[in-house]
Amino acid sequence: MSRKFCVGGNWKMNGDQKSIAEIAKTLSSAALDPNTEVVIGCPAIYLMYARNLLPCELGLAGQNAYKVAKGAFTGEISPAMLKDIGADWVILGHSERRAIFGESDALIAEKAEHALAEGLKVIACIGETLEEREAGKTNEVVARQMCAYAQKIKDWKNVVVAYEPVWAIGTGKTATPDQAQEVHAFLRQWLSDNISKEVSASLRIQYGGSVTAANAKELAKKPDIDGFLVGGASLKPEFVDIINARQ
Ligand SMILES: O=C[C@H](O)COP(=O)(O)O
Repeated sequence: MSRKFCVGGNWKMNGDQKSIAEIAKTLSSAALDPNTEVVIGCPAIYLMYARNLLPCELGLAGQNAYKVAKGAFTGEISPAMLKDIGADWVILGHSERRAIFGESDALIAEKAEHALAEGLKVIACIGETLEEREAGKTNEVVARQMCAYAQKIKDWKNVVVAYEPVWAIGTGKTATPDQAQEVHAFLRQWLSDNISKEVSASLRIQYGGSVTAANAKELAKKPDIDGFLVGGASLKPEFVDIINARQ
């Protein structure tokens, strides 16, 4: 089954009106591979501004959303609010949310369940720390994280999984294409064993962690790498080359 390449740009807590307008101009004037789906993860406060400037064929993602539609949750935003202002995706379970904000596997899975029920598409992040990798626990950790999602997600058609080894995020230490492929292949097998062969064949698995224009093409050649979740380089013009990595 062919899976459409999907590249997310996660701006994290970066950008202002001026720089967002510049990025939007770059993306609007570039020839982007029509066979690649592109999603921009923008800080919540700039989502509507970015939506008005970005090419309409690009998806727009919140970088987090809470597990209920509304209520007394100061500082939070809901999937319904994201949809209301024109976002169609949300990134959940990013390692920064897990490590800095203490989000558990269970909370992240509840968020994913609610976001999907509200009609958002979800980039569901997973990944091991350096300590876990060095202890030989990579497969165990990503399986545990997938298991938590699987307890709440019953329909995977609006889900993309982003495998992001924490040790590769923002460090310049990309996983080698073989290292990434090994985990992606493990995840594909895990999906086949624990969800279904259909989901295993159709679910897109992105790689994230120091992806740049220089390494994207080699990573994109791997059979189980279906796109990228890009942090730092998504703020730069080289993001266009990453989007076009399969060309
Ligand atoms: O969500 C994106 C990842 O955290 C990767 O970030 P990075 O490309 O800056 O390493």
